Amino acid sequence: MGVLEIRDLHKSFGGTKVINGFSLDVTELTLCCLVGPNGAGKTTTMDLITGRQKPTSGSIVLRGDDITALSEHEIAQRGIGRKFQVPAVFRELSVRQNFEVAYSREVNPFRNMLRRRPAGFSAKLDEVATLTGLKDRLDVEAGFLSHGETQWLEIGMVLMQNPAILLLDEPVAGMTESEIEKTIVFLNELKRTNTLIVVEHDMGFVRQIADVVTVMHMGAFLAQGKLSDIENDPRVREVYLGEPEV
Ligand SMILES: Nc1ncnc2c1ncn2[C@@H]1O[C@H](COP(=O)(O)OP(=O)(O)OP(=O)(O)O)[C@@H](O)[C@H]1O
Repeated sequence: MGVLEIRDLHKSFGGTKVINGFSLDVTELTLCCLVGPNGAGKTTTMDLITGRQKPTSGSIVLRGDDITALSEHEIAQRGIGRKFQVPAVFRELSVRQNFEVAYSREVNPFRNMLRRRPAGFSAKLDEVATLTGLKDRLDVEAGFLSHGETQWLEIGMVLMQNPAILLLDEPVAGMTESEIEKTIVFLNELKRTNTLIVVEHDMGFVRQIADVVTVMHMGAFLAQGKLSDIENDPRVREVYLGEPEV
């Protein structure tokens, strides 16, 4: 079943066309890696899906509902969760409190702490803390976490909101080798119960997580398939790897 349908998306900044008729279908419980050379339009596409930017034309449909005209906030409420490259956790709160803030969607974390814990919180906390490998770190202040743990916390905070689809921008940027290894295991576990779009440059990482790879070039769809097919596609090699011959 299709979770997200992007149809003929266009976006111009001033007179410059950045997204040029891009379409994409994302199927339930798949992890789709969005790749392409620098400036291909990957980040702008993520911005359009989340409502951070508005398309010049085209449509974005989430589980049958057209969300193109909704605000960023409304789109988040409909279930599109995004984790940016730069972590945005509350450093002075514990890991548990960060999860709690995300679960209740209370924007003021201190007001949130005065409230009673909402029903279902404990079960969700247990599920997400286990998945992100942070179960033993729940009482640690987020400011004391390693870079990798901070990234996992932020992904976990998005998961606390039960997103219909989770968007990740370069999730392993700046991570150590062992943190990358853990993230690969975690994402492979996560995609059993979640639908994800991951923007990523590192093909070694893409190889170990992707069900399907979508290649963008100059703001348009270029190719889609398994990484092994994509790597051998001469059009992809030419634009992405700079070498038309295999
Ligand atoms: N706000 C903006 N105003 C003008 N041009 C922009 C704006 N945002 C992005 N662009 C341009 O749009 C093009 C696509 O940028 P985008 O960041 O989406 O590409 P990308 O595929 O994510 O690239 P990278 O892999 O380098 O992050 C680039 O040429 C960029 O300079």
